[in-house]
Amino acid sequence: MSSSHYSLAELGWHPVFMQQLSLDDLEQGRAARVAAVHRDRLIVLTEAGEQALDLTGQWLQATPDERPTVGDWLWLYDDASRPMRMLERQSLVKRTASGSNPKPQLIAANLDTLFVVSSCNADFNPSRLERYLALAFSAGVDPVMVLTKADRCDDPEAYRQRAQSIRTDVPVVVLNALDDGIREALSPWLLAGRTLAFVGSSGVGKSTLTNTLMGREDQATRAIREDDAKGRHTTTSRQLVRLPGGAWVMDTPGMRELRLGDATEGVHRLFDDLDELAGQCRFNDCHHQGDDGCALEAAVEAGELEPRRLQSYLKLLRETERASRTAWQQREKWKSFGKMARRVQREKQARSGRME
Ligand SMILES: Nc1nc2c(ncn2[C@@H]2O[C@H](COP(=O)(O)OP(=O)(O)OP(=O)(O)O)[C@@H](O)[C@H]2O)c(=O)[nH]1
Ligand SMILES: [Zn+2]
Repeated sequence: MSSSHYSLAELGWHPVFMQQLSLDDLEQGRAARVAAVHRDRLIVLTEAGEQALDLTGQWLQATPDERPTVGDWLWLYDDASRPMRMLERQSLVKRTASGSNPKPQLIAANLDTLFVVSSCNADFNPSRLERYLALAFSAGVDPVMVLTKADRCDDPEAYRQRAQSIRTDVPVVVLNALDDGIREALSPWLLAGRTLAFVGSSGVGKSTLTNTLMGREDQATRAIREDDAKGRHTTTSRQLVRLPGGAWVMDTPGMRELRLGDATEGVHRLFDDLDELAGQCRFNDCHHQGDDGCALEAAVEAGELEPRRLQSYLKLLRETERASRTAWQQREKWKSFGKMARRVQREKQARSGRME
């Protein structure tokens, strides 16, 4: 266990969390931030240092959404018999249920920045960037677009402009992930206590960015990932990594495999201009595909709307709506599974009670 001590501000505490606490809470407890989750055991960071906590009682019965995940803030009472509380999250990245797996997976809570990473080469794809931006919006995290491999590209500026045209209010940073200069380029989002994560396709440079910010060699991450694959006990540093300047990088395993999921809200926010325009279509139930009086298609005709954006909007909406239907069905399935599990537990307890 590390012996480092950090103040609450250094751990990423936001004053807004105070609003969830009473005077009584403040006098009788203290804050702890979840740095790692291993099944029913949490590793938390407090002002007094690192500590392990076992989840018991109500926490074992909680739905996946209510269970603490990396980045969560807990309130621990001095009276150990008083159950801890989880403070309401400012943001939450989760992987939605898929296929036969009814269990949504929480990836990270209370992130300040999601770096959406692509590179100035064949990986660059505006629709893929849009997908990640929608995901960030629906998770409640501010996105920043990072385009790597500028050093291998003839015209990085052209890539910057294409990325910026997706959303003018989301910052775009073009860089060489191997260059120490990225600390300066990303400094607005690396302030002490800020929490961030990198998402993007395989090979775009997410590990390289973390390594350069950490000032370490590529080799180190490779070793860590081999350990993870074998399911060995992981330490705090693997899930919540502190950068030399004091920002925290979330590197939870699921972060690399994020899918759009039921981010319908995020898609609407990303395409708010198209939503507004759709309000001017002649028919309320316009499909924007050859319908009479479609305002979106008229805008494309008039050269005011990029056809690619309209296609992406319609595609992402179809995708998220399908996912949110599935997520709803999975939630129902999970709820009835939870009921069954609780009944089995009660029966078990009753039986062991009789045996005593
Ligand atoms: N020249 C150059 N090479 C880069 C840059 N960013 C990443 N690379 C190289 O691209 C390769 C892939 O980078 P990674 O950092 O492993 O990519 P990743 O996104 O972590 O990939 P996954 O772990 O598969 O998700 C490595 O060989 C890096 O050295 C860059 O900006 N410039
Ligand atoms: Zn229309």
